[in-house]
Amino acid sequence: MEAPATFMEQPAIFVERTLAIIKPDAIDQSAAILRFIEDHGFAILQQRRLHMTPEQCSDFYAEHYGKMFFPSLVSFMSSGPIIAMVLAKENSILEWRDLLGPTSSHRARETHPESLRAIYGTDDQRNAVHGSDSQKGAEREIRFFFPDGK
Ligand SMILES: Nc1ncnc2c1ncn2[C@@H]1O[C@H](COP(=O)(O)OP(=O)(O)OP(=O)(O)O)[C@@H](O)[C@H]1O
Repeated sequence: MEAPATFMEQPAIFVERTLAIIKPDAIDQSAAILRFIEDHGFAILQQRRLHMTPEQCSDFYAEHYGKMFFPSLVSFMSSGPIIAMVLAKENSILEWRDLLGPTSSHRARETHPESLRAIYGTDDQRNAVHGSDSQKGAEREIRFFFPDGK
């Protein structure tokens, strides 16, 4: 008879945090998006509704500074309230990015019709939702919106 698995042989489960945003174009759909998040097994650890200034949007999207779409991205993201959330789940960064779909909402409707951007997005920019793209990015973005851990 095989010896029972020891603690060391159990697969490790790492609950990972990611930063999600419901963008201004989808704020009226936030109840449905929050339900979608919970239905997919994410815990919402922190949540904040805010209206970002253009300066805050420029900081948040600093990596895109200089790109053609940067001014209109800043203007869009500061055009109305957003909801920023810290989500937690095993493998949450990749899984949440998967549920968002491709950046372009048009492309999302072609290739990932069940994704959030396919359902709630409009075009290449007004794409309803955001998700961190790496662990480092998630740490930075969580600190950006929840500097005191609150
Ligand atoms: N070609 C484009 N034209 C207009 N807006 C764009 C374009 N590419 C990206 N954007 C806008 O800039 C945001 C950031 O772009 P990025 O390339 O980081 O895409 P993403 O990682 O899919 O999106 P996000 O960072 O918002 O989760 C996009 O979500 C979109 O709102």
